[in-house]
Amino acid sequence: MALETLSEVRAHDGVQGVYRHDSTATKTPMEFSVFVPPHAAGEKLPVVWYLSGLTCTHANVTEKGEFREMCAKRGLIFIAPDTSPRGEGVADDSDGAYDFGLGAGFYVNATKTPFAQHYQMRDYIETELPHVIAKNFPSADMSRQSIMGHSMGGHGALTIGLRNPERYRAVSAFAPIVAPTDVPWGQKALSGYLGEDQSAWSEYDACALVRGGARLPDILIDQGTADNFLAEQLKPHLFQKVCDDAGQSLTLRMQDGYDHSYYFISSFMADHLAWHADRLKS
Ligand SMILES: N[C@@H](CCC(=O)N[C@@H](CS)C(=O)NCC(=O)O)C(=O)O
Repeated sequence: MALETLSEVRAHDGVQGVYRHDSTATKTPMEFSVFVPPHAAGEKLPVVWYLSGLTCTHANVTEKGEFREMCAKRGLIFIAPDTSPRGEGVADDSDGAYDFGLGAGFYVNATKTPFAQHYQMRDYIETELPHVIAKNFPSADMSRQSIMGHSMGGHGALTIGLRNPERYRAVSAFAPIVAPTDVPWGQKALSGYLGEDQSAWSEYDACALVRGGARLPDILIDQGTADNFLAEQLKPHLFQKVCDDAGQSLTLRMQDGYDHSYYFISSFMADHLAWHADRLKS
């Protein structure tokens, strides 16, 4: 589980790094980025996980997410993993489409051949990478974690958070997929990775998890009204209805005129990080 440092640069008086390791979950090399803000020697800092969307690597949010100023101000470590296994021998969408296979792991443990061999992103994010962080970043306080994500990564943050409410003190999302069972992106991914039996899908569906009794103290979602994917793929009103029916606290903010891009994410990133920081205080 040795960690290779690909780059480390100074930013906002902290260190923005990119690292690679051989993953036992995905059986591939995996890259991720970590921002460690300035801190006193020996100080322990809370950890915010950011899960990215379709087509992304760690690099999209690292370069365009505008998270470092607030992380430095509030003392947050920010971790951005990749969205799928990669490399020779890793199965991809048969047509090379962007919404399945490489760059589109959907944070599930695939059970279908040939994807099951490497697409074990749930285990990677939930179990393996937290151990890698704990071992290699001595300032990380793994008793104070939170999780956020965008689009497919919003789906990842919501489902991982709902399945592990004791681990993550805050869960938020930008333009998340909330009902993968009911939208084309989700149907393609879940049938491709898990098979047609929809009973296997519900642990990867935020609406189904809340309907099934999973709860978090509260959830924050921002969604742009000019997002091209809003009507067909995202449908946050479905999650609002499920949360209302279940008594799950949800703050869903429709942001006028914002699209699906990192211009939208970066506009509300500081807000989300402040909301997380309030919940990560020791
Ligand atoms: N326009 C994209 C659709 C996928 C997309 O919008 N991906 C979002 C996440 S769901 C993203 O963050 N893309 C990378 C970026 O904007 O840097 C494509 O066709 O490749």
